[in-house]
Amino acid sequence: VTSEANKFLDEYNNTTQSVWNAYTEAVWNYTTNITEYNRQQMLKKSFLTAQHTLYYGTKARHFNTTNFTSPLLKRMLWKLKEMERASLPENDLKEYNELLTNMETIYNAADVCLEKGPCIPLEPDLSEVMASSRDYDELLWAWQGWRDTVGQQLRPIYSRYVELSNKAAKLNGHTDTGDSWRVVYESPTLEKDLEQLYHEMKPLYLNLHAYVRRALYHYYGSQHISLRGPIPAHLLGNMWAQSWTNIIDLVIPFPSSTQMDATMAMKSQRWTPIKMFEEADKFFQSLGLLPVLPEFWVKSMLEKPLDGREVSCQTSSWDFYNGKDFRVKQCTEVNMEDLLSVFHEMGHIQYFMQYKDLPVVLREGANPGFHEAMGDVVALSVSTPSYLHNSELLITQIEDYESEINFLMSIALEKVAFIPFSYLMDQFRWKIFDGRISKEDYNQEWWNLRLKYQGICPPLPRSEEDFDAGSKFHIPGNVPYIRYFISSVIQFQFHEAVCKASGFTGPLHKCNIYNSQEAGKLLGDVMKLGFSKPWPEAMKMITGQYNMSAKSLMKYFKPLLDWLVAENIRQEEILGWPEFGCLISDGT
Ligand SMILES: CC(=O)N[C@@H](CC(=O)O)C(=O)NC[C@H](CC1(C(=O)N[C@@H](Cc2ccc(O)cc2)C(=O)O)CCCC1)C(=O)O
Ligand SMILES: [Zn+2]
Repeated sequence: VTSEANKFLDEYNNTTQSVWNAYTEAVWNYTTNITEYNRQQMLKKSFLTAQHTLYYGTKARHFNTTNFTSPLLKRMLWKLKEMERASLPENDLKEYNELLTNMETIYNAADVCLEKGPCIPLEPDLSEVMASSRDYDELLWAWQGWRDTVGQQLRPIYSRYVELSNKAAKLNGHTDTGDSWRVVYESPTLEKDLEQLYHEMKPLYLNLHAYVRRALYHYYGSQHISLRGPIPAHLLGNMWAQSWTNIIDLVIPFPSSTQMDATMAMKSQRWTPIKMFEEADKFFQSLGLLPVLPEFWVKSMLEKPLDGREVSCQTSSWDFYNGKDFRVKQCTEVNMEDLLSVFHEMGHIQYFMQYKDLPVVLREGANPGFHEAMGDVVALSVSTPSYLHNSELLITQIEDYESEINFLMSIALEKVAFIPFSYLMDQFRWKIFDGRISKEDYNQEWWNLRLKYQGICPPLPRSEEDFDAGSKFHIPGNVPYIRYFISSVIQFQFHEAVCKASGFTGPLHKCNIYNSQEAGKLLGDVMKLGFSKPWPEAMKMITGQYNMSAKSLMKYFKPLLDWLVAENIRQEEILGWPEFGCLISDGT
């Protein structure tokens, strides 16, 4: 029987490469040239792919793998049985695909119109306002405008999507969609483990939150911010308050010391998007990892096209499942934030290349968090003064205490601020899928979680006409998010491990693994495994332990936490937000 199973899997593997390649091409053609024709083509290919999945998934179910000897055989057949939307009856599947493309089209087409004048899109314009404006009311205009445009349109579609998504999950033997999203982590204690990790990191977040609140209080005044309350959601430099790096100028601990701003240097040295990707490619090669293949430079879309084509500027990396075609789609701007995204995407590309010779069913990360972490691990080295100095992006490399705290603050505004946001995104959706949140309460429950975990509040009254969660791509985009919370934790475990392997012995935040083949080998060997082993084994190969742990993250930020605790004691800060609402100035 196992020989029968092997034959079946070979047949599956060969047919799947061409079916998935055709489908991926169709999605690529649509997202890089949004036309009705391309949308129809994509929907057609999506339906054909689902039929292929249904055919082979159903056949896979006939195999009784209990007494199979090869764990890999059992694993591949188990994976095949996960048919997701393909299990839906034909008309439900067609409706489901229509809902998904409608939500994505609404999100990508949304813009906010000025009274007299142009309508401005999220990227790069509204994001730029949220990042650089220091005018309370201008920020409020952009924040409210985006939610009025996107959230309200998406709300009715989203509840229908939830119904069909849950129906598909149940047809695959899951209790609901959240259950099917969690099963890929193969861990019966996943939710408990994640809650434990969150609580280990909470003191760091509370101290950062209190310190940033004080800085914003000084700048925007006591009529807008209470020192015992949450922070208004539109003042953090980002449309979703998920990354606070853009308000570094308001919160920098030692303004007179070195401020890390490679953006200016990149612009003055005339960096281009291509140069940014070449830098990343060079870094991965310095680790003994693979260079991107020639097709990458020909077929990727590394800048927003100037030929008038409508494209989706949502950054993404693509595997075309033929072992040689891997692409990035990014409307790259020349700045430090996008340089880090470039490294993030090239981490996905490296993973695709490392496992390209595995059976297609195993061409995935050890878990989705691993796939998200690889690029960010390398980006932790890229952010260091030593790397930036070597790339001539940082002239003065002063190593005094104040510069060190400034540096750690800039990294914390990205990585620590992100922790509660990345944790709550799927807490919200798991509760919707399992019915703990009913569709009448979407917006109230969203803000309950935003208050509970992030300590932020809506600067305007919100109602159940709104669907503020829908203003974040991954919700209409049907992209699970707990992978990013997991990546936030494990990327520091990986960073500590590869730094040790590279022979570095100093403080973690000064480690730059550039040129270390030992570091590269640790990462490469795990990426080559793809999904062929349960992720704890991959974790052990890199870190020497099986479990996720926040210890490495807390060790990395220890000097900053010590400084923050002293500063917050000096200011007699209240940690947390006993008061629970924004000071909404229009007297409500
Ligand atoms: C075909 C396909 O879909 N492929 C997948 C990859 C795969 O699954 O193989 C893919 O390309 N997903 C796109 C997504 C893009 C980005 C993103 O969405 N990031 C999150 C969270 C975050 C925030 C800070 C950070 O430092 C890292 C992540 C956000 O911006 O909220 C935006 C720029 C960065 C990453 C990605 O690359 O993960
Ligand atoms: Zn990613």
